[in-house]
Amino acid sequence: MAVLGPNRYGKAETRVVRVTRHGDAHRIKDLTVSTALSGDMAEVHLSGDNSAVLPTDSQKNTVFAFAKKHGVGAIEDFALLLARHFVDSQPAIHHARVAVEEHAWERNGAFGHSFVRSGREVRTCVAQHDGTRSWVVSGLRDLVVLNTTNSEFWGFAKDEYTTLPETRDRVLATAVDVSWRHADAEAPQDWDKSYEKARAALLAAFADTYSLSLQQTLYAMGTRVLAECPGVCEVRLSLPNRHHFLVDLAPFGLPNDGEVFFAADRPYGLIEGTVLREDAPDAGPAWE
Ligand SMILES: O=c1[nH]c(=O)c2[nH]c(=O)[nH]c2[nH]1
Repeated sequence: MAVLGPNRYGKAETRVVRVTRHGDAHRIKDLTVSTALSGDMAEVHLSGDNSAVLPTDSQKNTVFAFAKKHGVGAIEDFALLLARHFVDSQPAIHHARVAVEEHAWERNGAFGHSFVRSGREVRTCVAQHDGTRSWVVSGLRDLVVLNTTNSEFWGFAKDEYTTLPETRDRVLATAVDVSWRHADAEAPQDWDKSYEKARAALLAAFADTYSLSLQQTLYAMGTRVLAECPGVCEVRLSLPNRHHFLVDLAPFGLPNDGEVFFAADRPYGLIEGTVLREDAPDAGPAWE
């Protein structure tokens, strides 16, 4: 006998660009929005009765309509608005998960209407609502950082397959992928300010930690976010070790005193970890 297990459905990766026109000074918000709804969905799976199913096409349309009607401020506010709307307006929907990614643009010169896609990281959030409670996880990915010194890696375990030389000075580089959980997602808050604080904390910790391993740097980064952002209770980091290997220039009669590196793209070490407050409230579905 088979039974239906957990399920959800929605529209993935709706690309929406919202232009706000204040005279000649325009603003743009460029988002990728993914919705996932769950609730009384047994019948559609078991008998094909679609009466409880709000089409994914309607979900996509709602994203566009809400961008027009409500504008787009902080992505967390937009995601919460959508999540609450789906649960509050559809009797069969008991849980909504809305994930938003924000692609940054900067002004192109002094023109109010011209923009250049920024090299900045992608800002992310996932908001969830179940009719009573809400959960918000914010984050970013592809924040690429590099230290040219103050990084060592030695004293590691060795076996018959270990060839890695110990180093007292190396390049440390990574593309930060991080999410942080807000302890209280119900209270209205300045998500933009909290984002900038968390980002600044991550960058500061990466720069000023004298690193004996990327693991140690990861912990320092997570700890710094908790110290700087009182509303954040848990930080999850995924840090690819973007290895920079010193090139042997001896065959060409050239010294290489930490000046020329081969930036390898794969394979790469992947260091992942969570840093959380001792008294962090239960995460519920926040990470799902
Ligand atoms: O910071 C590091 N952590 C590791 O676990 C590791 N492993 C490795 O080969 N190089 C590194 N560097």
